[in-house]
Amino acid sequence: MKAPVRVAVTGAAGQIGYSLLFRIASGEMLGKDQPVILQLLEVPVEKAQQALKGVMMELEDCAFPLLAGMVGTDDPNVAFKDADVALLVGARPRGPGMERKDLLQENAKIFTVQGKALNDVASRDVKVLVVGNPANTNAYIAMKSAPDLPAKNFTAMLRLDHNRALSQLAAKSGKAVAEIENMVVWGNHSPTMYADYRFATVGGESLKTLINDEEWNRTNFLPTVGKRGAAIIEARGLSSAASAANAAIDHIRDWVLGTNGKWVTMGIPSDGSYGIPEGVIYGVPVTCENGEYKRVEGLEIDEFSRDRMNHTLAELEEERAGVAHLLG
Ligand SMILES: NC(=O)c1ccc[n+]([C@@H]2O[C@H](COP(=O)([O-])OP(=O)(O)OC[C@H]3O[C@@H](n4cnc5c(N)ncnc54)[C@H](O)[C@@H]3O)[C@@H](O)[C@H]2O)c1
Ligand SMILES: O=C(O)C[C@H](O)C(=O)O
Repeated sequence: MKAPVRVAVTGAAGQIGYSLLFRIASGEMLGKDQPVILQLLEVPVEKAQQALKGVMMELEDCAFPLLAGMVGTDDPNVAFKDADVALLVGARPRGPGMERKDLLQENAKIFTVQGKALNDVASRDVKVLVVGNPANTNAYIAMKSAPDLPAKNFTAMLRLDHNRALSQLAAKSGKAVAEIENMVVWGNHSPTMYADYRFATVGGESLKTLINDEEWNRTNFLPTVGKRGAAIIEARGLSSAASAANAAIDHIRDWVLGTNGKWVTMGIPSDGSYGIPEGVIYGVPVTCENGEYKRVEGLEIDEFSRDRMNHTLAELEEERAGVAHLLG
């Protein structure tokens, strides 16, 4: 039996939490042989704490063989204590007519507090995934608030965009999602993101050549993927939850267990490559092996792509400037 891994989840009584926790406890994130201890954080508000208790009762009632322990708390220092994985989900979601960056002033403070707590009490190897919006800038805030942890431990979720793009490409090309390799979503988790299938292949053949429809790329594919979150809010009256939880599981599973050479998209601190200033949390293609992600390097960036990549970067820089006062 392996030693249990400590997984902290914030916003554990929220919509995404409800889709996420049961799958983590059943082994879908870290493997069917990996026991987990769930360390669940909610706000210090009676209603939220009660709801969290209810979720924990349900987790108990599943009698998951891999669930080796559970803690429910309103204190980040308890939730993040020795955490090996931290899923920062807890934050306000947007409603109809809002952009994710409209949440920035309200949500940003959460990530200074939680970054500091991670810095103080989490495992030095903690793998942090920020889901709460605006995810890239919140991850940046958490990273900057945790100077004693390696910056590379902090990531933002672009995987939902990656998965959305894969499904759109599969439908357009008539190929299976599983056949599509080498797809990437560059930049910010916002409508400015740039879903790029110039390098994508199906059975070794170029997907771009197969689709051969640049008009569709620009007027249909890019806006559909970029505005999918808003389309879900419009349809459901609530922001995506099960697909977001699924993407979070994909992100951490791949980071921990590896991708076998397959590209996936992660928002990670830039190393300065691709013209992205160092430290900006930006979606890039990575492969994962032995618990580490590795940026796919040396991809050619054409003029259209450079334009799109600069556009999403400009938005990230604007968001970063908007929270500079929180970071001292
Ligand atoms: N990156 C992505 O792809 C992606 C996808 C979907 C949703 N999101 C974002 O995820 C976040 C959560 O969405 P949801 O639908 O679960 O929202 P929700 O309102 O259903 O749940 C959020 C929960 O977080 C809790 N919370 C708030 N502040 C907290 C704090 N400081 N510490 C701990 N818990 C806290 C709330 O009490 C609530 O229970 C939103 O910001 C949403 O926009 C991101
Ligand atoms: O769009 C939102 O506000 C929620 C989430 O970021 C999404 O992409 O579905």
